Amino acid sequence: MTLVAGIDSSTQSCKIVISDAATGIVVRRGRAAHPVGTEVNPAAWWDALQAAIVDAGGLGGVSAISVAAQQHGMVVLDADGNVIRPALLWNDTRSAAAATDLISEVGAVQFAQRTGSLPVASFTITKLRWLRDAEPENAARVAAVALPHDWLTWRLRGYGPAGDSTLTGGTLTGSPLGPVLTELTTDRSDASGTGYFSSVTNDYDRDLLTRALGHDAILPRVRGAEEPAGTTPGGLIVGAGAGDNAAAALGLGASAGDIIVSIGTSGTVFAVTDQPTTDATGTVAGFADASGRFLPLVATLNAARVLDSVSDLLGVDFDGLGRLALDATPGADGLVLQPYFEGERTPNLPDATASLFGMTLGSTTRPNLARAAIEGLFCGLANGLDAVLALGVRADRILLIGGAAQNPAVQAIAAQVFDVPVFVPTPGEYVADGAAAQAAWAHSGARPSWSVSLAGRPAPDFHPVIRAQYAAHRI
Ligand SMILES: Nc1ncnc2c1ncn2[C@@H]1O[C@H](COP(=O)(O)OP(=O)(O)O)[C@@H](O)[C@H]1O
Ligand SMILES: O=C(CO)[C@@H](O)[C@H](O)COP(=O)(O)O
Repeated sequence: MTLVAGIDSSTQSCKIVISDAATGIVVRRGRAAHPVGTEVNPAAWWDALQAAIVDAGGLGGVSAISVAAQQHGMVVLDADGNVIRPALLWNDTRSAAAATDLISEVGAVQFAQRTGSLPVASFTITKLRWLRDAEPENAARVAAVALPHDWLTWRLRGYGPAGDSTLTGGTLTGSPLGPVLTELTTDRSDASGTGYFSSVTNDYDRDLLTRALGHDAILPRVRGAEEPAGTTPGGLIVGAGAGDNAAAALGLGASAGDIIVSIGTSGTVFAVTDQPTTDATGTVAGFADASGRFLPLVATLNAARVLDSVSDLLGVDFDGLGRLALDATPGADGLVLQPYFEGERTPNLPDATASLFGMTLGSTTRPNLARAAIEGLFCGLANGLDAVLALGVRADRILLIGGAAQNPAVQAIAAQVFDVPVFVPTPGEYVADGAAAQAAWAHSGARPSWSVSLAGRPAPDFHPVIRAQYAAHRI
């Protein structure tokens, strides 16, 4: 049996699946936690990756590996391959003013035409502008800019700062290859989240990079979906890797009519399309997918962690939160949670805070609060779906994935908020599965066609009142 490994280096953790390349069936899996916070030293991702490999029982028998990861994170390297400062993650909003500055300098329509998207604080380009203005000494040292998956892929291939003995430590063998910055690689899907790449021309926009950072820098070479990035020093094929949402689409085998809704740290709604999209309002990002096509996507900052927060507040676990939510009726008696706990990305309100509306003596109950949390996070994503559909994308069904998707109340309420049939794939790590599919693709040269089974379909139960009352309180 040929085994391939897929990695999801996501916001909260690193997950690895080791799968049969012929069928995609997972034979071993592992995970390790990431530090909390929106600013993280990339070394912590490397350590978690090693720990996840150990947790999965090692890479014995594996022929190829590929890394998918959280998008947009700014990893800046000096000429010796050292990480200059901790990475700013996609959910760090300190570069919101830089986003506004860049858009006013370039023009919204021009920006969208050149890159497919309008940058918000999540995008790498805005973090580089923030670095130029807030930490000019650090900006001046930047020799290369990478994304989380680019940097991990480079490390897996044996590259890293001169003299770093952890390069190939733990589960990976071979000689360190040193700080060869020109060996950094990426793929279209992750490059398209930088804000200085066009998924239509498949080229970097160096004028935008230079405008943001203040000077040019080495950028990772863009590999095709099936193209290996190289090998580990021990000889494992390393796939191109991908942004996490594009990898999920690959793992699910998404096709026309499929809309993926993911409830992880981020909430995302996206589709795979044959044609690129351009949205000069900035709501829908015109990303690339991981198969040579396109990935129109809307992301929110407040998703599964809204449920973490509200279940802590109510003193219940996730099952308890779900039971409470299902005890309340759709619309939660008018209680509306606008869940902007961490600011918000869509709509672009980086400084917003969460608000509860419709509190009366009757509506302010534990069940209504539990339900309002779930309804609120889905209403933001339903607005996102409307924006995706307005670009001409078809929605035949929603595939609900991400850490919170296994919660029965989350599933049931999804079918009450979205007027599109909701399906829940069998519990799995679809981002890591997509990375494993990429590893299999790089290994054999043919895109694998692995089947994905569905665990359930909550009964269609659309309740327009939920979105109507959320819209009434929209700021
Ligand atoms: N049964 C559940 N109900 C609600 N939320 C859950 C449940 N299980 C896990 N989660 C939440 O899902 C999140 C992790 O999801 P995941 O997709 O792995 O996130 P990420 O990819 O951003 O690291 C955590 O915030 C966790 O608390
Ligand atoms: O910013 C985006 C997409 O544009 C996020 O989807 C990140 O890619 C993080 O994903 P999770 O770790 O929450 O799954």
